[in-house]
Amino acid sequence: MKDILDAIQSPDSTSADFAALPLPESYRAITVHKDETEMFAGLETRDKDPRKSIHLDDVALPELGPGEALVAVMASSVNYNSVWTSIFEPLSTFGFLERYGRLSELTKRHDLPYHIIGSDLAGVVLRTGPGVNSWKPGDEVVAHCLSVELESSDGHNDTMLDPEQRIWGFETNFGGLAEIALVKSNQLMPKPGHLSWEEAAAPGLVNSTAYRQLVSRNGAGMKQGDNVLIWGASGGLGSYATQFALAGGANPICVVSSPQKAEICRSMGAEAIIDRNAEGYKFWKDESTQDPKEWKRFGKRIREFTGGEDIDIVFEHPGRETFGASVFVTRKGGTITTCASTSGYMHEYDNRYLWMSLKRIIGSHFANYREAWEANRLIAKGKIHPTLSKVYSLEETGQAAFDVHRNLHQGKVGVLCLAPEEGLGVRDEEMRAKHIDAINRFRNI
Ligand SMILES: C/C=C/C(=O)SCCNC(=O)CCNC(=O)[C@H](O)C(C)(C)COP(=O)(O)OP(=O)(O)OC[C@H]1O[C@@H](n2cnc3c(N)ncnc32)[C@H](O)[C@@H]1OP(=O)(O)O
Ligand SMILES: NC(=O)C1=CN([C@@H]2O[C@H](COP(=O)(O)OP(=O)(O)OC[C@H]3O[C@@H](n4cnc5c(N)ncnc54)[C@H](OP(=O)(O)O)[C@@H]3O)[C@@H](O)[C@H]2O)C=CC1
Repeated sequence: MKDILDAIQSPDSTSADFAALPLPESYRAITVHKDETEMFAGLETRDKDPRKSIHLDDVALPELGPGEALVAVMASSVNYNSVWTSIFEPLSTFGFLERYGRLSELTKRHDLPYHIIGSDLAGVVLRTGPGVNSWKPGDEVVAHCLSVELESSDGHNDTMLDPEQRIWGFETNFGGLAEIALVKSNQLMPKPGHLSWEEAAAPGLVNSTAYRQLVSRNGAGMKQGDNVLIWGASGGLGSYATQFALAGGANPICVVSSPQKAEICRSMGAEAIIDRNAEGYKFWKDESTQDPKEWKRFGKRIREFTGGEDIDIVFEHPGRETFGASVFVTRKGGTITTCASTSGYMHEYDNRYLWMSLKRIIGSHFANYREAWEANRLIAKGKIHPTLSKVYSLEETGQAAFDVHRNLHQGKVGVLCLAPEEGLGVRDEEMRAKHIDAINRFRNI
């Protein structure tokens, strides 16, 4: 591994040098174990501790197949899907690996007693499999997390609709929280040159998801002037949704849970900010009864910010806790777009407000190939910036996932894999200098 790192850090290394490097038989990777999926049985979700289920193991290097690439991972990031994996909710991800393993001789590799997790990476291509022409050893890349087989016409217009659509590092093995990762080569995209490894690894999953959910015509198709209600506006998804709203001329109404998070949103340029904690919204009277008076109080607060207008688009992901309020505060003809249910997936809302006011609910999930590429392009052009707050070592990944599970973090949490320290990998200092304040906005808060 040392030779690989030396080659990455030497400005003189050529593609031929990388191609000639011997690959190790094993590497260090963050895993969960199949024989531990019941370890949290009987505990409340909140009490399931990723630090107990997440391991750092030596694992065997997988065989490289056609259309694939092995990438030396310099940095990765923690996504909430790794939290779900580590607490084995809503189900164990080993079921996904077993199902994928049944697909073909080649996919059998994924069905292992350990799951190497992680759905983001920034690093350097080490090897490409047969049929890969666009990428070569030595290329500096990031990877998006859409894995598709593309054998069915169902996915040919929109790759997210492929019946064999999977999230790499969640529904496949050999993910990015590791020293080496296995990806399909069409997951690869150029690493933005003005960012360090850990900064480049931060946006991928959440930026692409927010792009489809909010901007793309497959999602809400946001336009200039739209009032966009953004839950968790300084979190992983929300910190990108807020940037998209501001960059696209919309009017974000940011919901957060502390003055510190409100300040982050303000520093991004948002003006309408609701601290849900300080204002004490209680959308549920008890476990099974919502309180429409609280929906109304919330809606009135939004109207104070908008001069009486209601919401064009709700950017939803908290789910059960907020969904009733989200449907209520949406304007006639408006859109609720949802990609998750962090607080519970059995939603309840008053359907009269949906049908009588001709509102729409749109389900959205990650992003298709093109959307992921466009989202990365916006990062590379300095239109949207990483929201990296804290960076952990690979050994500390359990703690990083714990922070995200307990909502102790801001924006995105990074993980150094092969990179020995932060700040390496920047190739375009001039562009970096132009955007340095925005790049550092979330750091160390
Ligand atoms: C990018 C980052 C993203 C995120 O972070 S997202 C957040 C994390 N992700 C999650 O929390 C999602 C985790 N996944 C799941 O919970 C499950 O993955 C799903 C609920 C999405 C799906 O459940 P499943 O059991 O895997 O699949 P089924 O489609 O329900 O299949 C079960 C059986 O039901 C049959 N079936 C499906 N649709 C129909 C239908 N319309 N009519 C009749 N049967 C149907 C199937 O065929 C199959 O059957 P047979 O078991 O015999 O093979
Ligand atoms: N389908 C897809 O493609 C994707 C789905 N996801 C899913 O989306 C969800 C959020 O992911 P991500 O943004 O990365 O996570 P983060 O934890 O980084 O951010 C979520 C934010 O939501 C807010 N929040 C959490 N719980 C509640 C609640 N009960 N009510 C109101 N607000 C709440 C918090 O902000 P605050 O406390 O400041 O209000 C929190 O910071 C996860 O469930 C994840 O699995 C993520 C990416 C892609």
